[in-house]
Amino acid sequence: MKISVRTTGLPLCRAALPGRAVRTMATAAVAAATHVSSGSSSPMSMPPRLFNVRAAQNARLPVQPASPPRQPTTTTTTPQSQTHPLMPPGYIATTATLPTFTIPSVILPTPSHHLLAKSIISAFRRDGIIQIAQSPLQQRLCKEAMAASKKFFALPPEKKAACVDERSYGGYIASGEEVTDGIADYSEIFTITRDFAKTDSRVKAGWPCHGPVPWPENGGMRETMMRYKTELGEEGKRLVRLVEMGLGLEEGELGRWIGDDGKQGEGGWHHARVLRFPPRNKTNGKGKEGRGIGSHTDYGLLVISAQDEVGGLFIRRPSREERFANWEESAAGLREEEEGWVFVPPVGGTHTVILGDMMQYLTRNYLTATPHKVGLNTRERFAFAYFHEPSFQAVLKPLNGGVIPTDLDDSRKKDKGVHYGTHFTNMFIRNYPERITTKRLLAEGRYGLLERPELRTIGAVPTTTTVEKSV
Ligand SMILES: O=C(O)CCC(=O)C(=O)O
Ligand SMILES: [Fe+2]
Repeated sequence: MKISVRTTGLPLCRAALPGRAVRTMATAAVAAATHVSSGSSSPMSMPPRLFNVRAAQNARLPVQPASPPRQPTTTTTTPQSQTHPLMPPGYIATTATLPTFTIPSVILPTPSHHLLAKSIISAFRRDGIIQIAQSPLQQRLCKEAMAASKKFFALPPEKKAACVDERSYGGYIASGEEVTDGIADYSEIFTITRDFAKTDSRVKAGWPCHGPVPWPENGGMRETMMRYKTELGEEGKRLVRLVEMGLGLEEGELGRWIGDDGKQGEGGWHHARVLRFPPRNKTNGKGKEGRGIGSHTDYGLLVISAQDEVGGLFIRRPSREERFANWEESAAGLREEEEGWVFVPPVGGTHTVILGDMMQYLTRNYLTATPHKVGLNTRERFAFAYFHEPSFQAVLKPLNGGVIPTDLDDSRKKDKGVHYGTHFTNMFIRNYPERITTKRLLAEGRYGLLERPELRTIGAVPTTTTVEKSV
């Protein structure tokens, strides 16, 4: 195993990631979601109001357990540099120079893998982002996904607009449709959610966000995207295991919230999205000119991303002074216009990985969700983001042990946990207030189903009664 430090890279997919995070307006703090009885028109069939206080604001390298890995040695930002040739015009930021980790294909409890795991945790705590080498397989899948993405976005608007589902948030999001902190983002997106057939009992029962991905007809987009997404799912599992090791936790302590151990449920609510950003000044005329995606955090555990060679991603490093908790109060728009942003230049042959809200919650702020935003550049830009998430049904509780901070005021006992499915639903309602999926969800009073025990138990399925009620 090697931990290499690379500053140049192959001219391939570069990474940047989406995750949409927290975009705007009307919803709600998960914590505020209360009780619901049967899921129809109870008071809880609507999401709680969001007071957006902060608004304005396989050809891997072989595992070699015997040889100790080198610690990454680089500094990660170059504060003297205020610009980078690929930084979108009009932004002031330092530039990240990230070490590149090589992730072994199998994670073993060896000293060298422990050392790697600890180095990764240190890098997350220092930089909020890590860069990992793509395996040759991943390079190929990434290239194919980027090509499929370009082909899709080149379709006539009406063909893209037809890729919408009323139950899931999968499919097409037109430029200007996504809203972060009340302002339209100009990214054009195709979201690949979990893909449930209309006949699935969860879809028939009206479970929020459960439905098919409305793929475009023909063209092979589905197969190409699913190959890449599946491979990133494997990378996500390895990273989860390394995070467990780096935090000093037992195997499965973090992974059990995902439910992909074969014992519980069908795995995490992993999803992905491909994004196209128009060149600046060629936006669709809505909202604030020149905005790519506003400042936000993503929702789950890890986000693995690839970006093309254009450049546009900025992140903020972890900071005690900037503590936020997106699942309680919106972090959308956080420090959007302030100093302290770090430009993440594209590096060919790599993915980047940032952390999401649930990783922060589970680790009691030992690791924090990484605020990020995207600026529009002089050329159009393409990116791909894969979100490695807890189970939709997980009611998460902070982890104990290892390096997780102990809770001095004992508030842990009072912490009722965070239901990931509610957090996800809130975020999508907030980001897509006008989407048919949001309108139907609210109009049909299905938000309240999120309180039902079967939606809060990993692996549970609808009862006959709920299916009959909702069909
Ligand atoms: O385009 C990128 O690099 C990041 C996109 C992003 O943050 C998101 O989709 O949530
Ligand atoms: Fe994001």
